[in-house]
Amino acid sequence: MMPLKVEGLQTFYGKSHILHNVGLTVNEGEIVVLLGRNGAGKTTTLRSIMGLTPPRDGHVKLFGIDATRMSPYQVAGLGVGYVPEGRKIFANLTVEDNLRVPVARPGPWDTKRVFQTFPRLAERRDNRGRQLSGGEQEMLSIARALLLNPKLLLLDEPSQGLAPLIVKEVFQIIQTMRKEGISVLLVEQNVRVSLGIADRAYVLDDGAIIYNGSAAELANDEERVRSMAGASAKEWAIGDHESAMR
Ligand SMILES: Nc1ncnc2c1ncn2[C@@H]1O[C@H](COP(=O)(O)OP(=O)(O)OP(=O)(O)O)[C@@H](O)[C@H]1O
Repeated sequence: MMPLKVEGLQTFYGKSHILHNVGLTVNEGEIVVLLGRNGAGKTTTLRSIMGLTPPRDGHVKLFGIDATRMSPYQVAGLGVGYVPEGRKIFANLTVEDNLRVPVARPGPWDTKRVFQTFPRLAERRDNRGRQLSGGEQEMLSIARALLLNPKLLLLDEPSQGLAPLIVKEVFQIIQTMRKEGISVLLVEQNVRVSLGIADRAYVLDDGAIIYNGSAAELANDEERVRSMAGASAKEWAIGDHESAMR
């Protein structure tokens, strides 16, 4: 069953029409990256899928089930993990207590496994959220989503504000998750690194999909990436972190 199929999304914030006929799919075992400059509508797409900002029109199908009108809680219950932008961990709770928050679903991911996968978090289990580095916060946010034992994971800009070496570490974890059969929809502005791990890519511009194809093809077409990024090509951080991935 296809983890995610989105068709004809029209999403609004009040009167502002943000998403225009957005469609995308994630097949089983795939990492799909959704690229686009600031304000293109990437976060809104994830929010529409999660039921946080339901679309006015269009359909969201998760594992063959129509989830368009489901609440975020129901969507999570279908096996969809969501790691929001800015991580949203609890600053005053310890690492261990942050990991007590989710409704755990049965599966291979439990606290023990999480601490094995993220040894930094194990070392800092008694530290409060606000005492963690950006990278540790991102790992905590991913760890929390993994405790749900998701079959599909939506990640919103996991590399944001992280040093290149930490980005590398986080992206390696994403690749490990894929090997375990978790499908991933990854929102990123870090073009080079995300295309390096993705199977397929979509590019959003002004709320509409302007590229849909192979990630490798896009990675080899820097001119195309620049033309889609327009004047803000710098925001796409082409070449950034390249050395980190070697
Ligand atoms: N709560 C809101 N109310 C009104 N407009 C909003 C709201 N949230 C976002 N927007 C607008 O919707 C558009 C898309 O925003 P969105 O956050 O989805 O973009 P994005 O591609 O994720 O960008 P970024 O990389 O900056 O997070 C932007 O023009 C933004 O200003």
